[in-house]
Amino acid sequence: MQFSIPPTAPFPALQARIDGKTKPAGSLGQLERLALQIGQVQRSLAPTLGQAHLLVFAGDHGAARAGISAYPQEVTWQMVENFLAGGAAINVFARQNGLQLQVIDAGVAHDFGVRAGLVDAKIAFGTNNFIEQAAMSDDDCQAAMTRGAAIARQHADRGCRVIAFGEMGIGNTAAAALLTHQLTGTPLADCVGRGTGLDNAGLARKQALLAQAAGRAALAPDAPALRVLAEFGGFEIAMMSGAMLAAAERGMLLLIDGFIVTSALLAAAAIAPAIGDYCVFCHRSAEPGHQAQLRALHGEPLLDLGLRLGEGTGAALAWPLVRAAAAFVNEMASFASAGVSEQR
Ligand SMILES: O=C(O)c1ccc[n+]([C@@H]2O[C@H](COP(=O)([O-])O)[C@@H](O)[C@H]2O)c1
Ligand SMILES: Cc1cc2nc[nH]c2cc1C
Repeated sequence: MQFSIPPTAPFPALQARIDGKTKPAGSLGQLERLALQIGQVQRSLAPTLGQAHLLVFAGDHGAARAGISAYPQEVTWQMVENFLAGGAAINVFARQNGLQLQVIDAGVAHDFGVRAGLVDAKIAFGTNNFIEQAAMSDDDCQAAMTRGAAIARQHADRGCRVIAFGEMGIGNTAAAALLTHQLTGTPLADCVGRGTGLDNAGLARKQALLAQAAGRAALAPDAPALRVLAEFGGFEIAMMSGAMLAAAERGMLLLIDGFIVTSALLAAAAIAPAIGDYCVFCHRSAEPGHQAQLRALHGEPLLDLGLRLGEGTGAALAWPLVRAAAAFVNEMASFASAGVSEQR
């Protein structure tokens, strides 16, 4: 799969515009870096964000049946129903902050039938158990990525400039841990966490099972991203990777949520390293492996609220900050226009 994603170019004119606003130089801190990034992505001195779309990709994991989560697998489809009914945290935050929500069945182990508000992109009814065999075939992985790319391109064609990524899938912190271990070289133990809330015994069991999965797959350190995704990924993760690559290729800004979304980004970054230039790291997840991911991607999260929910909640909560960054560039007076004296 080929994606053309150039690194964003330096933009001294925009930096000058930011520096010319009526504030001590650098005093808007991380918002200034974000404003510059948005302008670089859009190659514009006056960036416009418009309506952001939040895509929540859902999928099931065969390994969930081996006891790697505090919750049973059926919570995945039950939460998808909750999304469709408007009652989940992400529905609340998306409504509150004006993001348009789309739920995508990438591979939930449940037959939803034809449903208003649910995109049927199902590759299969959940993945294989990666403790025993590859989670999916390379063909299915490719199909998931291709479908994700098509979804992102559809949004670009309709004028969307910002895509936020969210996910739902019981067991997917285990998949994300294996992806992070393989794609960053971080020791597996530092990538595995409690997910939805395992106790100490549950965490020890998850560690042991994931060590078994990593040993079974025995991937070379430089294994291609598609192979890594096929071994350990979920359909929702592979679909996000494809969507991210296509979104960046089309010059969109990508709002990155927590641990699982960032694992999809790691795979995307292995394919097209410049994708990081297009990404806003919305929050620091409480899942410990997120630290290794952020280090590998040089991500500087906007929020640090101890969230570990997923669904895109961190992205939805950070969206007003992203809008604020673009707004100050467009709306703040400059020293010259306001007649305010500049630094001595
Ligand atoms: O986004 C995160 O950082 C995050 C951290 C921990 C858990 N989650 C959510 O919890 C689910 C996965 O947890 P688990 O324990 O079933 O692997 C999945 O639906 C994720 O959306 C999400
Ligand atoms: C209830 C519940 C909601 C979620 N949302 C994302 N992951 C989740 C996991 C559980 C268990």
